[in-house]
Amino acid sequence: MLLSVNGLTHRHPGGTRDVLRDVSFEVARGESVALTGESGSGKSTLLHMLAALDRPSHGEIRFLEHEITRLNDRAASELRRSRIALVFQQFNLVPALTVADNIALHAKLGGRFDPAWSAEVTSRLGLADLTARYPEQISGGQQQRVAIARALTLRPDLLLADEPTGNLDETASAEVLRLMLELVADTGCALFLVTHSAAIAARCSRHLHLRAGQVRDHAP
Ligand SMILES: Nc1ncnc2c1ncn2[C@@H]1O[C@H](COP(=O)(O)OP(=O)(O)OP(=O)(O)O)[C@@H](O)[C@H]1O
Repeated sequence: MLLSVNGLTHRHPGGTRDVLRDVSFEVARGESVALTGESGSGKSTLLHMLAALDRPSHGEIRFLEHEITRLNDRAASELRRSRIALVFQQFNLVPALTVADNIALHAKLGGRFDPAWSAEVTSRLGLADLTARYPEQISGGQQQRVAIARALTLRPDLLLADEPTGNLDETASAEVLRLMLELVADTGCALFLVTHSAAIAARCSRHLHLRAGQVRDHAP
């Protein structure tokens, strides 16, 4: 199994309730999983745990041969440069780097940069004419596509995305989702994405719903 989450419980420091309560699920290679849930239900909290950006109060997250909850910060960031790609609502682009260099950044840091693949992703995301610009010289939707291109260029084993198409119109959003699903099919990675969109959830192979701190398979 690519990812196994076991008995995850989390209360934020200073919080008065468990945001996640004994959450367990597994994700196999080739799966695309949509996570839905009301605002404040804990979707981003769960995503942060899967990205090893935060540690749960209790429970285990196994990814490949790693027990994610026990990694130190250095090992966790190493994993995010090589095996786990993130597309978060804050795009975290580097202002001093061009679009091309932003797209290549993580793959280069992780020693996994493939120029031909990067060029293909760049062109399929409609960014080929923008590669020499800097983040401040492109629109919010274009910045979002750069963040997605950077993640896809890494060819991760696990692609974690938080509302990845939130700033895009319907056509661009459908294209981005298609690319992500293609990456899953072509490379055998897994996609785990948080969304409020029923249309996006319907195109994923699995739909999990977070409610009252617990994750359940969403009945179609
Ligand atoms: N660092 C923190 N410290 C304390 N409480 C937090 C922290 N981060 C989130 N919370 C609380 O935990 C709960 C879950 O938040 P989270 O951001 O995971 O929800 P979400 O489902 O992603 O919401 P949305 O759809 O609005 O983005 C909320 O009640 C939130 O206020």
